[in-house]
Amino acid sequence: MSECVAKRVVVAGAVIDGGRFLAARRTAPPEFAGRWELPGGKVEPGESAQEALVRELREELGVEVEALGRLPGEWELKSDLVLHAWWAPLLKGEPQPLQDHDELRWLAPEQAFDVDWLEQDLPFVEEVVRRLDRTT
Ligand SMILES: Nc1nc2c([nH]c(=O)n2[C@H]2C[C@H](O)[C@@H](COP(=O)(O)OP(=O)(O)OP(=O)(O)O)O2)c(=O)[nH]1
Repeated sequence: MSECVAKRVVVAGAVIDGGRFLAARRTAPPEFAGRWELPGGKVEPGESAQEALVRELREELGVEVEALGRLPGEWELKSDLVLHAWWAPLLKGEPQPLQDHDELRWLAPEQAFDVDWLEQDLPFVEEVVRRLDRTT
């Protein structure tokens, strides 16, 4: 009999401002430190994905975003964790690396692959570039 385990969602945000999107360099865990990601974190029990993303980006970057829509696809991180990503226009604030990151970078579409992304983020980054290319 196969076991059915509920997966916990990690929600990551493509923070968008002025035709660019934000990349964040992780400080932990050791296997991810120094690699770049779309910032975010785990959805807590009782929280929607949108609420979790808004909370995580407020805590980690000190900004307000709108979680506008999910990007297609999902990536299984471990047996019990799955990565989703959202299109998240910046509403207020200038992102600061307050928690979990030591560097942030705004990337124009043509700079999107200048940083060393976690592999699992690449399909989402490609989708973000496609969307920015269509709108700029
Ligand atoms: N935030 C984020 N996490 C990612 C991405 N890609 C990826 O593999 N991960 C992994 C790293 C972590 O194992 C997990 C997210 O954990 P996290 O440490 O950011 O979550 P959190 O802020 O809620 O932390 P905690 O409750 O465990 O302290 O997902 C991504 O693009 N963004």
